[in-house]
Amino acid sequence: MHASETTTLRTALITADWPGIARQLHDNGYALLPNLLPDALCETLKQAYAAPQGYRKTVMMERHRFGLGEYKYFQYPLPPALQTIREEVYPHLVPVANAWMEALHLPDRFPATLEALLEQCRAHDQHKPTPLILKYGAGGFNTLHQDLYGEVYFPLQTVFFLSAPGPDYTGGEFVLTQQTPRAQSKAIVLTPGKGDMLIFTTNFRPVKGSKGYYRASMRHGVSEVHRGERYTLGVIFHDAVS
Ligand SMILES: O=C(O)CCC(=O)C(=O)O
Ligand SMILES: [Fe+2]
Repeated sequence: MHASETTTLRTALITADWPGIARQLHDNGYALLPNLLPDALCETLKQAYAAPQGYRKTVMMERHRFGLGEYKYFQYPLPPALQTIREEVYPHLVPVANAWMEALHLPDRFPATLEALLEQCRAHDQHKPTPLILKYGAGGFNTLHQDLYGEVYFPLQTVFFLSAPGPDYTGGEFVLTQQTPRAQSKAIVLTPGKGDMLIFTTNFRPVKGSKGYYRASMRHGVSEVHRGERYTLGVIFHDAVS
């Protein structure tokens, strides 16, 4: 990974429209930022998938009934681009996360820096890095889930799309479901482009009703890939017990 790619990425993250992103997150529970990863970085990350080093764990999804496909968790120290994403994105999401806790009358508040969040994770035996790269072929899919890895969890996470819908794969839409009390689930289906960053709700968010805010539970997954190969990079902020 070239230092210049990481610098380009850092600049893009610093200059992103964070007030606009916060508004999207409050309104919809997700925000899409087009064209954030340079093409060369997408290619480097995909090429590195086959490398034997750099990862702490490989998961074959069908073995756990998570879907069909596989993913690898990165090990510490993270590749510079991933460390940059975690450090630069997290502080902008803290005010949103804390406003959500307040709206729902929950006592949890999240610290201002990633390092402080990771310190809280370590105090709860969550030492393992959670950023991961996922690979799906034809027929691949990811069942609806929430990425909670221990007692400490941050309510927002990001995913970067490393493949181009159309040329690289068809199907494989990103699916978010929102379940509100006493109602069926609403599905949100997204087809981000290569290099796009999606920020979305990990577990629940406040939705305004007639009597104040109520808790909407959210899950995410991937619909079946019809053709080609689809890679994504998931950057979760809290660390894992295992
Ligand atoms: O492949 C995807 O789009 C979803 C990946 C995912 O579940 C995640 O990043 O947490
Ligand atoms: Fe996930």
